[in-house]
Amino acid sequence: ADKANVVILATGGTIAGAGASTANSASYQAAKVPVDKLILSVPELASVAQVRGEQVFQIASESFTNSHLLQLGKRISALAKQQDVDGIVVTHGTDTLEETAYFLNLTVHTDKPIVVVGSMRPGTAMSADGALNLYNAVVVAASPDARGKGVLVTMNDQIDSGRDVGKGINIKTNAFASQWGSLGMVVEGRNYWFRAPVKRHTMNSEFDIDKLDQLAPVEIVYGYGNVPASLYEAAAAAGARAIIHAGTGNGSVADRIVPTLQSLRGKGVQIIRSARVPAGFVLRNAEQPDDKHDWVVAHDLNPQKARILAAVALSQFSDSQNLQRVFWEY
Ligand SMILES: NC(=O)C[C@H](N)C(=O)O
Repeated sequence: ADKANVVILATGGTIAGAGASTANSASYQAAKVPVDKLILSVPELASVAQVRGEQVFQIASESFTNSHLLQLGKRISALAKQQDVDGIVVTHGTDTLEETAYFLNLTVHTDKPIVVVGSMRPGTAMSADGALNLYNAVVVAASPDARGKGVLVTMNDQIDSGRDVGKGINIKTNAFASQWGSLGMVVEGRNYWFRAPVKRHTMNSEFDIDKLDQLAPVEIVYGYGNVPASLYEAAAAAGARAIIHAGTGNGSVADRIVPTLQSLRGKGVQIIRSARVPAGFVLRNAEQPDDKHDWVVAHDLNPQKARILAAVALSQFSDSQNLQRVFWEY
């Protein structure tokens, strides 16, 4: 049978990084190796798919902005509409990979596999992880059985949902995990699936990258003992339409901060309670009377993913009821 056509969109990151010596696993420059060289460095890709590359950006992922998300999403959407494209791989830095993967999951209308992948070590290091991660990404992107599962991430032999996955540790190569479990594994060129996502994504999303030209300004304020109200006020003064409260515990809010958040809500700013705790989920009307305050809870989304959803949603509507609905549905 003919091989699947897979396009690799390169954006930079450590997977395109280079260090001074093979012993440099953690000190190196990200975003150095161009996509064609990246593809040539894994000759096994040619036996999996007909692969071609495009250099979209060459940046470390901590430097991603909303306009990078929009540009990348629109390019993926255009490619996904082409008859001669069966799957798309995005090479990406790992620092904000979970944000981009969730953004694409929310906004690109296709059932073709979109796989976002990175590495923890540069290709120049001993035991570099990028080559196998990229190989696995191409395997998944070329697979008909990966269709309709939303945006996927292939790190460390796992296949994770772009919605659920997060970077939980730096330095180590097992950096990515989903609190509800991986969807499957990819081993020696084969996928093994164990579960499927139940949240709305891609084909079933009400958000559409082709109609999205701007993301609403949404900022995050980190909760901690002694946090001052001025940080929330500064976010609002800078134009935030929503503030993600990265709260302690179950998204709790210090007594002295509550009046500030109430007053910001009165001025139209959406208040979204998420948690700085890496697992679990924030319950509505627990810790704070969200109904009374007209606040929203971020469900199980971490603060950075909550920012992505709010920024997409508030570009389309502005009421808190709809905002809370999408936090349950996506
Ligand atoms: N491992 C990595 O890719 C980290 C790098 N800072 C990046 O996100 O681009």
